[in-house]
Parts: sequence; C-alpha cells; structure tokens
Amino acid sequence: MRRTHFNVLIVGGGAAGCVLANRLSEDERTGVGLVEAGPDYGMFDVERWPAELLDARSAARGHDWNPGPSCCARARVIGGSSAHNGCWAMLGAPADYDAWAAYSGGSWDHAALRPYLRRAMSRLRVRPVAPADRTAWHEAVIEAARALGLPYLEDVNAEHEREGVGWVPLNAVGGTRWHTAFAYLDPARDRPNLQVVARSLAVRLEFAGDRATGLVVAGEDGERLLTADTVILCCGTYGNPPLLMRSGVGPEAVLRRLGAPVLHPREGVGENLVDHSSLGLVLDPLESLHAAIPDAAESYFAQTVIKACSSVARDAFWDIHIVPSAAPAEDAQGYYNGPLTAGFYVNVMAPDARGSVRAGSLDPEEAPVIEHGFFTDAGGHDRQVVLDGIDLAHELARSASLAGLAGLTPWPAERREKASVLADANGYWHPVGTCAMGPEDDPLAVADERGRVHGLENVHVGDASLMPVIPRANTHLTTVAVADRLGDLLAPSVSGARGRSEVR
Ligand SMILES: Cc1cc2nc3c(=O)[nH]c(=O)nc-3n(C[C@H](O)[C@H](O)[C@H](O)COP(=O)(O)OP(=O)(O)OC[C@H]3O[C@@H](n4cnc5c(N)ncnc54)[C@H](O)[C@@H]3O)c2cc1C
Repeated sequence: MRRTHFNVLIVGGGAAGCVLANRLSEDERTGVGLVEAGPDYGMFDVERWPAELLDARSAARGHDWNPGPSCCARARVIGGSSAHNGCWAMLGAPADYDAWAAYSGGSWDHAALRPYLRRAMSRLRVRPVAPADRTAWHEAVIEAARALGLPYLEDVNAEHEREGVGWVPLNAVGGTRWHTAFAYLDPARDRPNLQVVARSLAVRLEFAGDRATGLVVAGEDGERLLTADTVILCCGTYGNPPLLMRSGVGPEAVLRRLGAPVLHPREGVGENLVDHSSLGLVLDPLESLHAAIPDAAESYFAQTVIKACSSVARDAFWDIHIVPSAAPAEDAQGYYNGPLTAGFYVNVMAPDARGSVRAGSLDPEEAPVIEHGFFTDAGGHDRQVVLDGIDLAHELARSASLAGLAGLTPWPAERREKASVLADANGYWHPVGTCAMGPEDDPLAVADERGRVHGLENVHVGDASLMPVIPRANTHLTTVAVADRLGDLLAPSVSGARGRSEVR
C-alpha cells in the first residue's frame, strides 16, 4: 500500500537524498519517503537505465532540468547530478573541512568528516583510470607538467600533497557510472519502510507555526499532500532555495516580490552561492592528436588533473585545478558528438565571489534565477588566480610533449581585463552553500550543525547546499559524506520508535 505519511520525508532523490534514504531506513521502525521530481529507473539494470546515465566517460545532459547554460546543469532523475556527472572522485584539502568548524560550533571539521569521505570512496567503488584507458593526450599532459617541475602524484587525493599532476580516481565500475542510486539506494530498495515517490515535483511545504506538517507534490495525477514528522531538503543547491521560497521561507523582500506568504523570513536562503569559477584555453588539435586518439568518444574525456598554487594562494595547498581535455565537442543537445577538441579548463578552487539562487516564480516548473557572480569579488582575487592558471596552461601547451599534439590559439592580452574575464566566465558544476550551515545570528546562515533550518522545528537541509565553505575539490564525495554523517546525527531523533506518529 502506498503511504502518504512518513516519519521522514526526504525531498530530492539526488546524491544526498539517496544516501539519507539508505541511512535513515536502516531502522525498520522509521517510515522513510524519498520524493524525486524525475524518473526512477529502478535497480541497476543495463536494459532499464538509459545508456547515457550509465556511460561514465562523459557528463550526460539528456536529463537536465532546464535547457540553459552548461554552468547551471543539474539532473532530474533518481541519483540526481550524481547520475550524470563526470565521475571524478576528488577530496578537498583538510583545511577546507577544518574551516567548517567556525560555522558549526566546532562539530564539523576534517577529523569528523574523514571517515565519511573514506566510506564514500569505498561505497562508490572509486578506482584509478585503468592503464589501458589512458590516452596519449593525458600521458603527454603528465610529462608536460613534470617537465615544469610539478610533482607526479601517485594519489591525487593524498592528504599531504600540495601540488602536482596525476590520474584522476573515478567512481565507475568498468565503464559504468557508479552513482548514489546504485551505491546507496539499491541496497535499501527492498526495505518495506522505504518508499520512493518518483516523478513527483515538490511544490511547497505546509506549516503549522514553526512546524512543517507536509509537502505538496505534483505528479501525473495532479497535486497531493504527503505528511511527515521530519522533512529533509535534498533538492540541491539550485533546488532547495526555490522550494523554501515558494513555501514562505526566505528573504522577506524576495518572498514579497514572488507573491509568496511571508511565513519565516530568513535572509540567507539562496545567498552565499559559490562554485569554482573557470576560464578555458582552447587549443587547436593537430593531425598527430587525431591519429593518437582516433575515437575520442571511446575514452574517458578527463583523465588527469593538475593541482597548482597561484601567486595569491592563501596556504601551501593548491587553489587551481587545471582540467586538460581532448574530447569531442558538445552538440546543441549537449551530447558529445562533435569533432575532436583540445584545451585546458582552469578552475578557481577557493573563490571569494558569491552569488545567489532565487525562485523564478511560484510555478515549481519555472527555472530558478541563478546569479553565479563569477569573478565579481571586489578584491580581484579570483581573477588573479585564474590568470595565473591560464599562464600555467600556456606553459603546458608550449611544452615539448604537448606542442606536437595541439597548437596554441591566440589569447590576446585584452582577455586578461576584468570585463573580458566576466564575459568568458564559466563554472565547474560544483554549486554549494545556498542553505549554508552557520550560527543563528549570522544573517547568511540558514541551518544549524544538524542541518536544521533556523526558526523551524523539523525541517533540515541534507545536501551540497549546506556546505558553508566550498572544498578545493569536485563536490560529489563531500556531498555524500555530509549526507552520510547527517544520517548518523539525525537517525535517533527521527526514528519511528519515538512514537510521535505511526507510519500509515
Ligand atoms: C554536469 C555535472 C558534472 C559533475 N561532475 C562531477 C564530478 O565529476 N565529480 C564530482 O565530485 N562532482 C561532480 N559534479 C557535482 C556533483 O554531482 C554534485 O556535487 C552532487 O550531485 C550534489 O548533490 P546534491 O544531492 O546536493 O544535488 P543533486 O545530486 O543535484 O540532487 C538533487 C535532486 O533533487 C531533485 N529535485 C530538485 N528539485 C526538486 C523538487 N522541487 N521536487 C522533487 N525533486 C527535486 C533533483 O531532480 C535531483 O535528483 C557534477 C555536477 C554536474 C551537474
């Protein structure tokens, strides 16, 4: 029988949602609902799952929420963006996680997260790029970086390593993207106390005072109400603020403009958006590169990473990721079917700039208004970092091992100007922070160290939007670790054994 009341309702079945669904349904007395706007293709099965979501070699775009700029991509499917991402399994520097202590009364730091990060790597079956898959392009990148004095990193995630070049670890089993729906949801699917409510768009939360009583969802049969003792928001960095705003929680002026009820004003909702900003250095693939990679679509597009320190690095650890790429161009539909391209993508890993996410309207299908604010920091720190990275990318391209594979295209000096950097800016697909953890008196903070939204009794945030500081890494592993730890922190208080209400 399909339930309509749950002890815990997890809203958003993405990377974090799948982890929390697993962890909180371990207690068979806890009725858990997992609401997902997109489809659920069920247990891992090569026949049932769309090939593009299984193919780990490139990020897939066929399940995107809204057509639009690549930097706003996010997937609408069980597994969320973990089901279409690049499978890079990277960790931040210990200092990144230690910086969370200031936002959590000391309870989140590297020591607290470390076991969860390690567990995420094991559950997601992280493995190195197999020697047989390594392309001549990426072998040449390693040689070029070493020639410039960057150390070769046997393990790009080793905690003591500060800079260097190495092969990227991937959460892939063979060529299959091993995302959180397979790693976390599948092992829990048979539990009678867990129900996946797919193709159901969360419209708004219903409140009685400070307590959420339920969630209105829109599905194929129209709108219906799901009730819950506790709600955990896992709609992602772009999805949580619009849902809260439609529900009457957010900056008062924004709620009024939207025409939403002003139930729980909270200025930080949707603020503090941060992603790793980036610029590209496009190269001209030479005949030798075409010959070396006759079918680029058959290989992992991004196999190596260069971690480097800029001239304004704030500690001894990298603040730049350079992603070397030799891959087919993206076509208009977002599929990688075009001719071979080559280049370096330079990413600012500890950016100062901040942006925001707002609901576009009260219509839950309308795309959110996303302002990344890339390179808008007043001090110009982020621009300096990216230009240092672009300089390094030029040096790499000129090196003996790469110059024979791809030619430099013009990069005129005007491109260093602020206006040009702003116009060319892109992201790295790692948005975090729009429902950030922090003390109640911090206007930018939205949730406490247990993810509970300030001012609300039973609404929590459980995903990437909770991160108060972006790690110097791709964000999937950290998101999974955050959700896993929240699972431990919240399990006792959400347990159905507490008898607040029966699962019906
Ligand atoms: C193209 C791309 C490539 C990436 N590559 C990498 C990589 O290689 N390595 C890495 O570490 N990280 C990568 N990332 C980032 C990583 O995937 C994210 O950090 C991670 O998925 C964030 O998890 P989340 O749970 O916060 O959000 P998501 O995984 O996005 O999950 C949110 C879920 O909520 C659902 N949802 C949203 N709104 C609603 C609503 N109103 N009602 C119901 N459901 C809703 C969505 O459909 C989705 O399933 C990439 C991201 C993208 C977009």
